[in-house]
Amino acid sequence: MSDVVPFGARLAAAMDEHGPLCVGIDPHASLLQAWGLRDDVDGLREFSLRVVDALGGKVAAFKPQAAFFERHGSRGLAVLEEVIAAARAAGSGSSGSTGSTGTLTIVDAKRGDIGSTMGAYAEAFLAEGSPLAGDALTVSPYLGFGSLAPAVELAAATGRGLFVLCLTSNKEGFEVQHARTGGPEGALGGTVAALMAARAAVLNAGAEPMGSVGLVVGATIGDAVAATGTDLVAVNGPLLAPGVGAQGAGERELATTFGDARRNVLASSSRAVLAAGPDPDGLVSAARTAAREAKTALRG
Ligand SMILES: O=c1ccn([C@@H]2O[C@H](COP(=O)(O)O)[C@@H](O)[C@H]2O)c(=O)[nH]1
Repeated sequence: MSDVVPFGARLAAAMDEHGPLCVGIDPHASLLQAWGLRDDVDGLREFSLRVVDALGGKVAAFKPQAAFFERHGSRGLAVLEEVIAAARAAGSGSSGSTGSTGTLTIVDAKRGDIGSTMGAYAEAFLAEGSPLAGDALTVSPYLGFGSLAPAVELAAATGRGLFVLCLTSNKEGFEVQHARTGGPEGALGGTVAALMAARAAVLNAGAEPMGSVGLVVGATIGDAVAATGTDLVAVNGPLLAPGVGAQGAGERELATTFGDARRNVLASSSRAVLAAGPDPDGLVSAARTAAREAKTALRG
């Protein structure tokens, strides 16, 4: 697939065009209710497609949260497939393709398992032609970074991307992510987060404008990058930064958390943008404000 434009390059172009903001599609029951919809599959579909209709072609990426689709069973998963297809077709898009056009989709499913099972997850979320395959997938490296190999290989082959959990936005993450490693790096005293970043850096080495193996680094984590000795600049890949809006992070946190890696950061906000719906103009206005603030903080 030599004509495939890698995810990292497509995301960099989308961030330059629309600003470094990803809008999360998290159809919480409370949001469905606030939008006057029922908490069922029809409400889920209506909600999610309205978000794509309103914001497709206007933001750098969508991040549908798989859990909110899975909670509606197999029909909910069918809606997730529909949302991914709608995003691919939405707006004019700037991002070239794997064949994909429209607005980039990061499927937030946080998959991770032993390698043989990881291969099946990779087929589901990263294979060309799979209805659940967006442009990128969030993955968990906590069965060992090497267990992600099937996903790393298939993502590279299909021009898709990965976001590996590194320093998550929740306060409980530190007990794992700040811990010292037990392998050879442990002898050097490295933290788990720093090791995950170093592994991603190897995979992204030499890529321009950036590689396709990104990290999840929450915008809420304060000084954790320095505290864990995590080298985000060396990663040379996209940094997905959830925590903006509902979890309390804003311009100040975005500006101070990522140091010299700021330019590779894709800020992510779900509830704070979605709460401005169902009026499409409200959604557009909220997303534009969030994108402007993210751009000022990260690129100003
Ligand atoms: O470290 C992480 C990783 C993922 N998330 C996900 O992002 C959104 C955040 O939603 P908000 O409404 O903007 O708080 C959600 O889907 C999380 O599962 C995260 O928050 N932190």
